[in-house]
Amino acid sequence: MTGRELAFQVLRRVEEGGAFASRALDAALAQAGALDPREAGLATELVYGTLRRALSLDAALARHASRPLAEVDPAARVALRLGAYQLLHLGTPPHAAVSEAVSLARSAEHGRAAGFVNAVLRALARDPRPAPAPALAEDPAGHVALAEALPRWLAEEWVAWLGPEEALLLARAMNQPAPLTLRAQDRAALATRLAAARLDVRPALHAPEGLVVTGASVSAVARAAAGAPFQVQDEAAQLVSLLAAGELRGRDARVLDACAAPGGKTFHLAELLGPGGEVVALEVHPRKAEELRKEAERRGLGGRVRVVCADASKPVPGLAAGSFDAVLVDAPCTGTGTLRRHPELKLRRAAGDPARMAGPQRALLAACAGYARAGAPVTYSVCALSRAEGPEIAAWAAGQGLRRAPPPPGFPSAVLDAAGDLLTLPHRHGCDGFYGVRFTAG
Ligand SMILES: C[S@@+](CC[C@H](N)C(=O)[O-])C[C@H]1O[C@@H](n2cnc3c(N)ncnc32)[C@H](O)[C@@H]1O
Repeated sequence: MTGRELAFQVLRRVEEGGAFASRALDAALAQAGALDPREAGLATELVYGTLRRALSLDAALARHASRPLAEVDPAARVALRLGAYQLLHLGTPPHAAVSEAVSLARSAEHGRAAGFVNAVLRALARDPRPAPAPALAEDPAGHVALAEALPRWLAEEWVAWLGPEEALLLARAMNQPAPLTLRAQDRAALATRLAAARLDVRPALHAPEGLVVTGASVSAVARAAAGAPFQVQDEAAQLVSLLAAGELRGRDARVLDACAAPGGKTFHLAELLGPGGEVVALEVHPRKAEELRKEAERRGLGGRVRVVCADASKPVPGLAAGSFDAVLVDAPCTGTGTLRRHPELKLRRAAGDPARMAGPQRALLAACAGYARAGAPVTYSVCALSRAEGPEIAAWAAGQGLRRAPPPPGFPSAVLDAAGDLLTLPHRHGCDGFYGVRFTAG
C-alpha cells in the first residue's frame, strides 16, 4: 500500500464514518505493518494537511466545479481534496497529483465520480491558486477563515474575542503540527534517558513536569525511557491539574475529578498528592470508567484513584457535600483548542455548538462546586476556545455566588489572561488552547 492510498482510506473513514483522524491514522499505519517510513510520513502529511486545509481546498475547488462539493459523492470529495492539497501545498507535479487522485476515486468504484475528479483537478492544475481572501482590515473574519481554512463562525468568534491580528496568529498556529509532550514526575531522569538515546528533548516552557520531544514517535520514546514512567499529555492539560490542586502537592488530601476519562488529569492529580491522598474520578460512560480504572491500576495508582461511574451533573450517591480539598470540572466541550491534533473538528463543529455545550458545562460546575469544603478551590476547565464555554461560564458562576480565587503559589503567570484565568494559546505558549478558572467554595 502506498502513503496516498493509506491517506485516502483514513480520510474516507473520517469523512464517511465520523472517525477521529489521529486514531484512524494510527490504526491504519499499524495494520499496514512494514510500510516504508517515507510512505508513512507522506500518509501522515496528507491526512493532517488535507484536513487542516479542507475548507480552503473546497473553496479553491469550488471555482472549477459545476456542482457544489457538498453534493459530491464523499469518496470523490476526499480524492478532490487530496489532489488539491498536493497541487496547492506540496508542489506535487500536476500530472501525478491529478492522475493519482483520479485512480483513488476510481478504486472507490465511482467511475462517474472519477470523471468529475479528473475534470475539476485538471482545471485547478491549469490555474493552481487558492480562492482569494479578503483583506484583514476589510473583513477580518473572512480573511482569517479563508487564509487559514477556519470555519467562518469560529473565525468570527476569535476575532470578536481576541482581535483580528491575534485571531489570525491563532488560526495559523492551529495549522501547525502539535509537539509530542510528556509529563514525568521525575522529569530530569526521563530527560537524561531520552537524551542518552539521542532523542531531541527539552523541558516544557511552563509546566514543571513537562518534556517536549521532537522528531520521535511515542513508541520510540517508550523504548528510550526503558521503563521510566511518563504520560503523553499536552502542556496545557498539565497546567490545569496544577491550577486545580498545585498547593496540595505531597499532601494526603482528597480531590474530586468530576469529568475524568481518559484520565490524564486524574493520574497527574494522584501523583501530586501524598501517599495517603485520594482522587475520586467520576466518569459517566461505563466503558470509559472501566478503562480508566484499569489504567490507574496499570500505572500503580489504583490505591490512590477511586473511579466512580456516575453523572456528575446530578447528586452522586456516596459523595458528601463539602468533603473534598479541591474539585476539578474538566468539562466536555467543543475541543476547538485542540485543532492542531484534531483538525477534523473544523469540519464537524457548528456555530451553535459552544452555546449548546454551555448548558451541560454550567450544570456540571453547579453540581460539583458543593463537594468542595469551605475555602477549597473549585476549578473549571475546557480545551475549547470560545467565550461561551470559557469566560461566560466564569461570569455566570460568579453570578451564582462563586468567588474567583488566585492560582496556587508558583503558578506561571505567563499563562494567565487579564482576568487572572488560565488561557493558553498555541501561538503564544506553544501548547493546546485551554481555558481554566478557579473559584473558592463558600
Ligand atoms: C474533556 S473530557 C475529560 C478529559 C480528562 N479530564 C483528562 O484529562 O483526560 C470530558 C469527560 O467527561 C465525561 N463526561 C461527560 N459528561 C459527564 C457527566 N455528566 N458526568 C461525568 N462525566 C461526564 C466524558 O465522557 C469525557 O470522558
